[in-house]
Amino acid sequence: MPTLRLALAQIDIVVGDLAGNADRALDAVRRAAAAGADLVVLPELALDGYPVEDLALRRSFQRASAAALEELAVRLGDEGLGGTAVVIGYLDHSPDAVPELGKPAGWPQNAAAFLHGGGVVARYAKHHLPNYGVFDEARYFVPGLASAVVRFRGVDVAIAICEDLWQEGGPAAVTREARAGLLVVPNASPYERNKDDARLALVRKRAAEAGCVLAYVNTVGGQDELVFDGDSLVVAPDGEILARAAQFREELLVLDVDLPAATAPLRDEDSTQTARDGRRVRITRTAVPTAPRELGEPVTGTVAEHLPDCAEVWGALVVGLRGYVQKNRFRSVVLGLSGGIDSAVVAALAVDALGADAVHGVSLPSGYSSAHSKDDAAELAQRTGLHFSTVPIAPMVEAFLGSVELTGLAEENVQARVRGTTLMGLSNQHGHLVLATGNKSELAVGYSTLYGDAVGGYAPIKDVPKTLVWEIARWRNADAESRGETPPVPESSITKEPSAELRPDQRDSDSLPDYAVLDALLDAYVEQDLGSADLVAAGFDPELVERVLRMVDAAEYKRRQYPPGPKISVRNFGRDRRLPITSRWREPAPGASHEAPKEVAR
Ligand SMILES: Nc1ncnc2c1ncn2[C@@H]1O[C@H](COP(=O)(O)OP(=O)(O)OC[C@H]2O[C@@H]([n+]3cccc(C(=O)O)c3)[C@H](O)[C@@H]2O)[C@@H](O)[C@H]1O
Ligand SMILES: Nc1ncnc2c1ncn2[C@@H]1O[C@H](COP(=O)(O)OP(=O)(O)OP(=O)(O)O)[C@@H](O)[C@H]1O
Ligand SMILES: NC(=O)CC[C@H](N)C(=O)O
Repeated sequence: MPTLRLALAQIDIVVGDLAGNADRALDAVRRAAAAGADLVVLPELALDGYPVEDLALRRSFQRASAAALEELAVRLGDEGLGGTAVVIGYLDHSPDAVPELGKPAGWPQNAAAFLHGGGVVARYAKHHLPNYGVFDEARYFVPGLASAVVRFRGVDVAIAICEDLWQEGGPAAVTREARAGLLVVPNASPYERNKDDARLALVRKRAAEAGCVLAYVNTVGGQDELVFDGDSLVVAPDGEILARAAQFREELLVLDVDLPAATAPLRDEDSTQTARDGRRVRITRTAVPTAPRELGEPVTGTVAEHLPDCAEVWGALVVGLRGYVQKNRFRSVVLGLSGGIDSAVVAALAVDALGADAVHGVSLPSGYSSAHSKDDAAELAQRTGLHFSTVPIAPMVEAFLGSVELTGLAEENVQARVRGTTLMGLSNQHGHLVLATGNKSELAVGYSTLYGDAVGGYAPIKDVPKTLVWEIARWRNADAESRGETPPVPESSITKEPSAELRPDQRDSDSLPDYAVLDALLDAYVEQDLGSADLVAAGFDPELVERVLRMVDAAEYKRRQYPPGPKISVRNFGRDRRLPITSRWREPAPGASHEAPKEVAR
């Protein structure tokens, strides 16, 4: 039985940075080769970044991507790394027109290349293009029709790409038919809570379906709203985990695997599996000449321990925030510290992501700010070591109200807007990125002031419901304590009753139901998409259902103007949940007919 030394390069990539990503890939191959690896597998679109969105449709980008792949192959050869095989995701184009999809020849494809000996040995274009949730791949790519099998060191290696695995009877079934001994799968699979468990089950199922070892390589890092969690895997056909990389950090996972020797005749053939147009999938076989090598001491794969839920969420938020700040070349962030839980958690995340020296917290007390709001903000600063300053806003608010007559809510909102203007001023002056502190519950019901506390460039907890904000704050503090460190979040920020402090004695509970009830209802409406009748049937109070759904529907315009932030849920506001802003549709009251209301009261 031949043994291959595999290296799974779980790397962070930057969208559009073709030269930088090629350097990152090269660096991973150098390290893998130094560890004696035969075959290095990199993530999906590792050369281009994921998702490239409309960049995929630009001719200039397509040409640059194709050139970058060829250049990478040559550089590998020139560096004496041509003997190490490399599978890497890149943007290709279809040689043929696809009339049934109305696409001309040359349309982009999401592909992977097998590099060896200083050149491209084989190419594979993704068969199944995800087009749901955060994915729009049918807009950008045409699917492939062929399966590439490369005979390398006596083993037939097949390739599939990410969504291909999520299909029963897809490329995994072709792999079995091709009698391949190894299936390598580059991925860009974004994080969602509990998705890693689903992925493990899926990879096991496909390894069984393919009848061979499956090497699943995911990318890691933040890209706008998406967070990639890594968690790359090598699984045997009987479901045994042979190796597993860490979550939320780069890793080069190296291991030796004994694989069946290739026996199939070396000629192209048609699979019995059919592709999108009913044509058979063509299995193309290529053999790669290799020189004998000594593997030396065997390398056993490590299996990283899996993070518990809160640690996972915290890790995703940190990686998302760090990725956004660093990849957009900010060196520091600024945020308003109210002494409340939301700003405290965002500050603690920022300190974990960037270091205390890069985080600037500002207390912006108004005439209504309580003493504890100022004290708790100062205590947070002292616990985390972030830069802290105070800018009283009362004189600015007074000057504003002296010039424009505003009363009631209009007057209250001026405080939030003066704070927003102050933070944007500090951003302009010092180059900090402003962090918005709104959580998912507030975003859902529109509980924030437009151009006020909703200002900012990035919103780290916009996909975290308020009840989970408290939970992760408690987890982070307990985690610090268990390591003998200072817990970052002041206890009173966790335990105090939430208040916007825009008028005397204001409480969130004046306008919103208890957050435990609200979050349960929002989860059912937003994430599970239940209608009002189903919500009432599930036990929610009919009046509450009507009120909350009205708030959620009416706040779409606010959400569209809210900064991006990391997705952690199955359905985030933004890419996952896209609704019209201008819309007369309202969920019918339970028992009512399904007609849209004649007048829409705001
Ligand atoms: N469809 C639409 N498309 C575009 N714009 C639309 C719009 N409908 C209203 N608007 C605009 O939006 C304005 C209303 O929105 P906005 O100015 O934000 O004001 P509004 O939503 O009326 O008030 C802000 C709410 O957020 C609460 N708040 C504020 C600050 C912090 C917190 C907290 O605890 O985190 C809570 C506050 O207590 C209040 O209930 C309208 O005056 C109009 O200009
Ligand atoms: N006194 C203040 N000083 C500085 N920033 C403030 C102050 N009050 C509000 N902010 C900013 O506005 C955001 C919205 O705060 P607000 O107190 O209105 O409600 P919240 O959503 O409960 O947030 P938090 O839990 O952080 O208090 C805060 O997170 C903070 O960034
Ligand atoms: N890039 C992809 O094809 C991702 C789709 C896949 N279902 C995932 O999230 O893992």
